[in-house]
Amino acid sequence: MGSNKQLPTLKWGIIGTGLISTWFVRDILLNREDAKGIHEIHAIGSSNELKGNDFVNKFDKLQRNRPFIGSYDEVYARQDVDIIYIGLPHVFHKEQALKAIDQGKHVLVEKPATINAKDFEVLIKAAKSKNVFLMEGVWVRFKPIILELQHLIMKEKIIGDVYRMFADFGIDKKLDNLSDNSRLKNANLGAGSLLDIGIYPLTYARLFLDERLGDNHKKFDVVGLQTLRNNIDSMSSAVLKYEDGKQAIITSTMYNNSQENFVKIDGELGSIEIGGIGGSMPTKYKITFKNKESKPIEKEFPSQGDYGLGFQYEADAIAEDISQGKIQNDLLPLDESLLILRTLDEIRRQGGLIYPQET
Ligand SMILES: NC(=O)C1=CN([C@@H]2O[C@H](COP(=O)(O)OP(=O)(O)OC[C@H]3O[C@@H](n4cnc5c(N)ncnc54)[C@H](OP(=O)(O)O)[C@@H]3O)[C@@H](O)[C@H]2O)C=CC1
Ligand SMILES: O=C1OC[C@@H](O)[C@H](O)[C@H]1O
Repeated sequence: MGSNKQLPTLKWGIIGTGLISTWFVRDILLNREDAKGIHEIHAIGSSNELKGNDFVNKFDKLQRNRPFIGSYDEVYARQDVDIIYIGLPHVFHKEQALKAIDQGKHVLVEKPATINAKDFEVLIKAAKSKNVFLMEGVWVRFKPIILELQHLIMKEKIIGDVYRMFADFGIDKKLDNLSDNSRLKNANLGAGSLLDIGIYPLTYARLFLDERLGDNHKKFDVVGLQTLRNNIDSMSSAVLKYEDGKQAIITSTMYNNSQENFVKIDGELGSIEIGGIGGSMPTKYKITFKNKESKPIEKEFPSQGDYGLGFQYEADAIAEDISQGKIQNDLLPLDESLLILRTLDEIRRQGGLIYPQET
């Protein structure tokens, strides 16, 4: 760890050169006036050197700085890397995160942290024993729009007491056109809607119906249903009922895209709709009131282009945490990720989806 202009600096090693690593790296390399951390990419881990080179060539800054390109293991062993970003299919998260932790590296592992709660318990234990930072990359939890909505709902009570919400994430994945080796289709690679996209509606159900996190959470029951096709859940639906009676209906599908507004929260004074590019990318909200004399409130947050998609916010939060010696983040502590995974496990138990790695 170094420091520049008093901002904490993180030296990243990126594992995997697919879609998410590209989005993440693009955002953390943005030139930003509001940056709370400095992010340097020191190493790229790829199954293939050519892919590593192609990845580097996508980014002007990396073309200039030429990070190390090598195998995943070589990246974990590097002295010039503080933190590893794991952008691999879910089923590889546990093994690769363990290797990184074993080398004393901090780890940001993409969502879902692992395919089940039991595996994440192993990671938590390993990270604590090595005293390194560990977090699941649920970037939506760090976005300004979400933090603002939590404040409006929980602190300002803008729609009074909330009693229920709906959240959907659907993407038309065109399953029939995908190769059998696609991580979105192959159960051996952890395919299925619930773990890939259903995790976001569940996250919204946690963010907007309960102020507490992790082990302190408000208790809830969950009822889940899954439609299984070729050993993966092409659709999943669940209802959460919190002990105070609040309900969340959460759905995911690989057959069609969600409506533009994919979250609706109902309270005693009105409703909030959240929309945007997709279930993981909220960019706007509209608040309407039962009292027709109160004008609706609408707000749109800038996104894409110079603003990026928003991965920089989670990366900055981690830079601040690590500079303060923390090994987990306050907005997404390890026990909250574990709670999410336990809930996903329970929906899968009821829905009947078991991954090959679990048999
Ligand atoms: N936060 C978010 O918004 C998003 C998160 N994700 C998460 O990120 C993870 C990766 O997803 P995504 O980037 O879409 O996946 P991709 O298939 O686009 O990329 C995954 C990368 O993992 C490496 N890899 C290693 N072994 C395999 C294998 N057997 N099959 C496929 N890839 C392999 C490859 O990199 P290489 O060959 O260079 O080693 C590959 O490019 C998932 O866990 C997903 O849930 C995904 C999209 C959005
Ligand atoms: O997290 C995600 O969000 C966007 C989706 O396209 C992707 O499949 C998923 O992993």
